[in-house]
Amino acid sequence: MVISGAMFNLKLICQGVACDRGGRRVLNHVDFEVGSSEALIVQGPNGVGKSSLLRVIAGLVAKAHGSIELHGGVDERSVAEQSHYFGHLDALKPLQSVLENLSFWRSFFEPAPFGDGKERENMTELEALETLGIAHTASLPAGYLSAGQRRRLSVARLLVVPRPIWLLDEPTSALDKASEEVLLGLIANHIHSGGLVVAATHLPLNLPNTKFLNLSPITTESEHMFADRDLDDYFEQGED
Ligand SMILES: Nc1ncnc2c1ncn2[C@@H]1O[C@H](COP(=O)(O)OP(=O)(O)OP(=O)(O)O)[C@@H](O)[C@H]1O
Repeated sequence: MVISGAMFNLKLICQGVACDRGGRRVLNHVDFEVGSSEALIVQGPNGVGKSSLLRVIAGLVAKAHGSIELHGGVDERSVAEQSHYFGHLDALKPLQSVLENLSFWRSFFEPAPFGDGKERENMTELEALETLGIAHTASLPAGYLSAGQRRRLSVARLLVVPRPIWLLDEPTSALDKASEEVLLGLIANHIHSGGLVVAATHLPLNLPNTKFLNLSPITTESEHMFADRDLDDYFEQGED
């Protein structure tokens, strides 16, 4: 494991990133830098590509152009392997208990260092459930949870395995006011303890050390379409 970079600080650098979805260019020329103890808030109208950008960083969608690098991280691991991705879907097995779901994710994710040489303590499954106020659901099948409780269980995944980069897609959706406050507190703690956050949101998030990336719709036809693809290609491609 090689930890590189001056001062052991992390810096996530995106340069000239483009992304195509369903045969159409949805992101072009995206540049940003965000470092340890900072949050980048990605904003823009519906369909502008906020989720796509997070999915590209998380390694779930291929980029068409550009580079995404983490300076100061673990060279042998991809950015995705040093990130937690918190998307729209909850990725829970409905027949397994809440505790079993969380234990699975804890064993599945490998922890990643924060680039400052300090060990991070992870919470136990029960501590994480208590923090999110759903410890009483521990033995219930995850399929019995309400939408907000499922969301809280997804947040618990971020707490049981320390990883420096949190990629958050509309993190407060489906949460009530109290849970939203808890989540914002957890995100703020993550930032204060040297973590790095990239969050896509339509709502103002009261977080420390934020900077903003405003995405604009791609308007010209030449940038929108790549190659001479037609609808048959689109449907054959069977994108995720
Ligand atoms: N799997 C997919 N296949 C084809 N096109 C897709 C796919 N996923 C997203 N798109 C398209 O990519 C564009 C960007 O979508 P994306 O979800 O990234 O936008 P967004 O800014 O997050 O939107 P919102 O604010 O509504 O969540 C949209 O035009 C969408 O239709």
